[in-house]
Amino acid sequence: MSLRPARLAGTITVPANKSVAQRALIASALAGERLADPPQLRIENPGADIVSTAHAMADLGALSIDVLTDDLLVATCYGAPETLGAPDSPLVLDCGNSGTGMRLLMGALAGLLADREGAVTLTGDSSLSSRPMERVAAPLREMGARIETSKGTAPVTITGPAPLHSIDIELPVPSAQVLAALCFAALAAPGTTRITLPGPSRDHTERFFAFCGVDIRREGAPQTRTTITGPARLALREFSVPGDESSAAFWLVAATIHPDADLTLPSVGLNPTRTALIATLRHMGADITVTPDDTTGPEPSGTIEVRSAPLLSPITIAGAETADLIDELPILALAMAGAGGTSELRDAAEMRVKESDRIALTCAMLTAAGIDVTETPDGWRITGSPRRYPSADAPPVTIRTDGDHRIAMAAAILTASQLAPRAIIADDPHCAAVSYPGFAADLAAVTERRDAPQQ
Ligand SMILES: O=C(O)C1=C[C@@H](OP(=O)(O)O)[C@@H](O)[C@H](O)C1
Ligand SMILES: C=C(OP(=O)(O)O)C(=O)O
Repeated sequence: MSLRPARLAGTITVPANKSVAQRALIASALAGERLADPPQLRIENPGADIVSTAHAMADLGALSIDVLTDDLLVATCYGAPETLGAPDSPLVLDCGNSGTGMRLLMGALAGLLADREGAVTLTGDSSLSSRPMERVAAPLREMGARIETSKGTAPVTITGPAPLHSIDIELPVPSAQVLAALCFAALAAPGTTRITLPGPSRDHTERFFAFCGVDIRREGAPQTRTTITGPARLALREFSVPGDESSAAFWLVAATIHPDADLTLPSVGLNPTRTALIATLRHMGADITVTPDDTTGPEPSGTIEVRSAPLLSPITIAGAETADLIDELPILALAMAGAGGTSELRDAAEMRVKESDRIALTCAMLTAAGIDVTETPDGWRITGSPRRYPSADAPPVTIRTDGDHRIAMAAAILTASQLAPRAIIADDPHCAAVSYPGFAADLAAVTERRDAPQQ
């Protein structure tokens, strides 16, 4: 395969939405005890984070994994068993690399251990073990939970019994993960819990809980308030998990900046709290068409078509916009680099506490490619150019990913899009599997060789 294809064309089915799939898997523990008629959850193209969370839920005893292949995960959801470890010998669940898995499980376990004796410890890989967990633990403690972190990070232990009560809380960070954790806990907290966020965040929790019959509402914008009344039980229902908007993002940017591209992405999630990248790219001049599907589940989906856009305008992303684009910012940096003029990202310091310091690594990647970028404490400034390099004159350079899937995929797209005069090689391309196991195969499949010079 050419790393620098002359054309990108074809159809790509992106992996399952990992926010939605992990919420549904974790909900399997909260649907009541040992369900008589257990529902099945079917997840097509599960990434490694989804699989980690499925294994954690199986180890908890809440579900069985009936099918697990590269293309399909089928789980039967039974509800959590009565016994969940013991205070002197906690059950240990490994969340792998998944921040969503660990944080949402903290809330779900606080709910499960509200009225039972037991203890569960959540662990993760080295990246996850360096990420902040007090942002979830502290508000859960305010609800009555007994949670210990290790100096603010994993391992995290939740101990019961610790009865919960409803709260009215304003969170300092617009985090959908913290919001979701508190919503899971609120199911076990009698009364009305109100959670106010300083800005927008993805609303998968509200959609999924409402789909499962829970009284939950979100109001306001850009500051949002979610209200949920407990005690409540999730009535699990079968539904199809759409493709992940953040995985589709790589192809949206790739086709937009590549000089000759035409890609079709069927069954991608179109949740309005996740489509900011489409709006942003269109604002820059991208050629994107969206055709919605007929859907009945909690999440809308549709087919996205995207073609090359010869001239892109620069853009500034700041304030509340950063939360709507939080996982897409490393790949959006490439669109900024391909636009004629200076683009800016501000107010995105949150990127520094993801799987890696994504501000530092994105800037290092662009610098290695010869792109004019300045790192700032909460973002970057990029002076882009519409120039493309169909052949690579400069020698390839390897960049650091720190095991971050989104940096590894951005590096491959940076090379494939002809944005730089050299190939940029991720030091660990396989970490893409965290969210997108088939990424390299999909890139190969849409690559047309023609007479493209090989690199
Ligand atoms: O709720 C979710 O599923 C997620 C929320 C975001 O994290 P924060 O809530 O920490 O911003 C996002 O970065 C993550 O990939 C998934
Ligand atoms: C930040 C991410 O995921 P998580 O927080 O679930 O590890 C991501 O997928 O970009």
